[in-house]
Amino acid sequence: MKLTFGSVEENVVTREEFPLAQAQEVLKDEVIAVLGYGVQGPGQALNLKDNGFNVIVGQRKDSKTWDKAVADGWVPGETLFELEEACEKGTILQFLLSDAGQIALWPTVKKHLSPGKALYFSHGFGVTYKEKTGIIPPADVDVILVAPKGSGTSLRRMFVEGRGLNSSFAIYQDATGRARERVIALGIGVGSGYLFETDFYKEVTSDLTGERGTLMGAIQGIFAAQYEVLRANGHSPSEAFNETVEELTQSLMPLVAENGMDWMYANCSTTAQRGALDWWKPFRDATKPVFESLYESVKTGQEAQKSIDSNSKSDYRAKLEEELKELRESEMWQAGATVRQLRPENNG
Ligand SMILES: NC(=O)C1=CN([C@@H]2O[C@H](COP(=O)(O)OP(=O)(O)OC[C@H]3O[C@@H](n4cnc5c(N)ncnc54)[C@H](O)[C@@H]3O)[C@@H](O)[C@H]2O)C=CC1
Ligand SMILES: CC(=O)[C@](C)(O)C(=O)O
Ligand SMILES: [Mg+2]
Ligand SMILES: [Mg+2]
Repeated sequence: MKLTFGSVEENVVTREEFPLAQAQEVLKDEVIAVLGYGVQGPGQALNLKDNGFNVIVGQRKDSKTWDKAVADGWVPGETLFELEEACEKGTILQFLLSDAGQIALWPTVKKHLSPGKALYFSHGFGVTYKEKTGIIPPADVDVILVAPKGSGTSLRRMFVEGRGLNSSFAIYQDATGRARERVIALGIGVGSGYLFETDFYKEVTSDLTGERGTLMGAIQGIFAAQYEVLRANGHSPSEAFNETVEELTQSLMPLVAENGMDWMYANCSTTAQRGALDWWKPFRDATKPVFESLYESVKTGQEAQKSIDSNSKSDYRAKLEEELKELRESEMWQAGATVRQLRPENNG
């Protein structure tokens, strides 16, 4: 259906318009092979299975994630296979390796993309940056995308709670004339709430910007800046952490999520409102040039290149873990660990 966002009309598919029974009907003859069992793999595969679809998992044997798949109930030789075997068996190949990992597996996937199969992504990365990835799908398969707008962990949690996480969907190539019904059925199947239509390029450029920006990179940056200023002015770690992170995540962001920023403001003191209304624009103006250079770096493919280069190294996981450890061990997040212990659910 058409929904108006601000003053712009967009195409959104709802579970009411396209119920699960219809999705099951559309995909009744398909074998959905979920390739990769990292973060999105488990969420999507388990939701599909619980929604009654015919789904198998492909994963490297002798890996921790193979063991995780077994622990999650996938049965080797029945519903869990080596990657190549899953590629062969699947009629829909859900390419859920890491974006860099997809480059290495592409020749194998391509080999098994016989006419009429569908190649499914959860990110526009591989085909948008095809000069870098070499992922150029054959012309006689459907190429589709469902990108849940959140972690695979949330996708699964929200499904189990009977909710649903919103996803973007897109069609890059419709070879069979069935790409649209296939992609929507899959979107419903993996546990999406609403499905927002986009294209591969828009999905990848907005997603790379968002995660580097306000969703992850910018938010950590702005937390760190404020925390450092408070500490430099003699505030204790707990005071600095509470005024930077804890109050935001525990009290104020839930209000923003519920009813918007103005409503959160309206539920704070008029003192806070006065100051926050004055200060949001200087913060916007100070950070906008950074967002502009970020978007430029995404648009030129620099961000994609960096991520391919670093995540293709054999020790990329250990390197990432090392940097995450640095974050975890920073005073701000150490203070956070102590503050979190004080929450009723964590303190015995
Ligand atoms: N993590 C998330 O929640 C989200 C991920 N996505 C997209 O979904 C896709 C999958 O992402 P994640 O689940 O984060 O992936 P991930 O980084 O967790 O990796 C998934 C799997 O790829 C396997 N793998 C990596 N390199 C490999 C190689 N060279 N050969 C064989 N297997 C290899 C790993 O063993 C792992 O099981 C990506 O396109 C990502 O951008 C989209 C939305 C959110
Ligand atoms: C969770 C999500 O949608 C991200 C942040 O874009 C990602 O994990 O790539
Ligand atoms: Mg995303
Ligand atoms: Mg992303």
